[in-house]
Amino acid sequence: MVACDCPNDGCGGRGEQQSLIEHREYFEEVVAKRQYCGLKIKPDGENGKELQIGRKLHLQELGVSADDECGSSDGPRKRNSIPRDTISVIDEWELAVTIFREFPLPSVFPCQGGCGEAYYCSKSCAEADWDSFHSLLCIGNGSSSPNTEALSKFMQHANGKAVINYLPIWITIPRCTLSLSLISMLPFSTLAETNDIFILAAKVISYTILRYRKFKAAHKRWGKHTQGGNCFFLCYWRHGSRCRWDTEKNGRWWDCIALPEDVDSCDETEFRMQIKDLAFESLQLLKEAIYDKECAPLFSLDIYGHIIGMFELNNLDLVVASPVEDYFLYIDDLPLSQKKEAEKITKSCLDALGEDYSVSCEGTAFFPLQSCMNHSCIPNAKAFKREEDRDGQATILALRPIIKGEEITISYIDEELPYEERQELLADYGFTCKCPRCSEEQP
Ligand SMILES: C[S@@+](CC[C@H](N)C(=O)[O-])C[C@H]1O[C@@H](n2cnc3c(N)ncnc32)[C@H](O)[C@@H]1O
Repeated sequence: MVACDCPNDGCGGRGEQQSLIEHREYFEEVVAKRQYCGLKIKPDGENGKELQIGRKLHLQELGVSADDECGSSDGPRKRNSIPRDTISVIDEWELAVTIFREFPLPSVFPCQGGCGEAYYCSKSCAEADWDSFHSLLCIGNGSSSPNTEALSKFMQHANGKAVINYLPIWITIPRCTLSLSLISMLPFSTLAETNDIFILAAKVISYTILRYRKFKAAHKRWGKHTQGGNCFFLCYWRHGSRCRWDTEKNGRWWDCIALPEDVDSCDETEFRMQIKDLAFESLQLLKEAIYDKECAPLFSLDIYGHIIGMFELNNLDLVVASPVEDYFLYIDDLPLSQKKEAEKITKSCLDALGEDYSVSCEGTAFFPLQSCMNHSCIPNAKAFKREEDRDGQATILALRPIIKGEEITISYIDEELPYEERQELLADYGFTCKCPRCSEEQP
């Protein structure tokens, strides 16, 4: 048993007398301290599963379900308090470590800047991310951002409230799903979601600035003279980016975003103005945080709108099965005697979690290839994230033989729907489908 070092009165060093909520301010320190009311966290992240289960229970105690955390639009639900016996079970969790050891877990590596926000599966992933963009977007002490306070405000704004209309277009496989998403946000909405599309845009900007700086430093080392300032940056930007916003007329976020169902078409102009204002607010905060005068064109509202617009139209929804569910399924599959032994420890945690134990994690991702595929209602391919695909990877699988020169298409929507419904959904992507099936079914 590991002694608890949290200073709560009455804890008695074991956490048995207190609800988890009284410990919540110490929750974030779990990783740093590696010990929490008897739950020993291994430095190499061996106990990641306990951490995730603990986190779910902790969120429940705060009245936030894992559903809300992951992007459902049902709104926060207040749950029953965690039963006292569950708290003491967690206290005894060390007993269960052998079971966890049999269950392969990825290690957890925190960001080197100390923000406590970003965690990675390996040291090399953490370093690659740091070099690519996180060093400029980290709010920790090691950040390269000249103004981490403004950066925090930018993040808060991006994590603020809005609506995300995920079209119900899952391409389902047993453990993971991928589909094209259309993300839209309403500043005046009542549903609680986030504007985290701004964080994706900030990553693009940070990535470009950092690449430009490295490129410039390398040129200096090679003794080449740069043209200096914006001029050099623009040459780099045009040369280095294969972006569609150079050529597309209507790619700005506020122009291409689908009009939500609850906004009347006569309010469309006002709606688009509000979206533009929201992007402007976000950009101002980002400018305060990471502005670089040599990269000034990157901070124009026009470019910002095009970057966000690209994510709006091209991102793929990503649904990953709950690793906590995997753990409980594993327990369920154990031989009877081992299962009985394990359940003495895990059953009350499972009961306390309720349905939350199986809530999947949802996100969106931009893949340079997959995100550029056009739609067809009789697609010849599907986007998958398979068990064996590593982070950042997704796979396109052919649904039938594809002849040389034939365009590879995926479906953005549920292609089982009738013609009218399909066209209605596709209208949000700004086109009328004229695939062979639609041409045939057109009334
Ligand atoms: C994810 S992007 C697909 C890649 C896009 N062609 C590009 O170059 O970025 C989605 C956009 O492509 C266009 N698109 C996709 N499938 C289409 C189709 N079957 N017919 C017409 N336009 C389509 C629409 O403008 C849609 O908003």
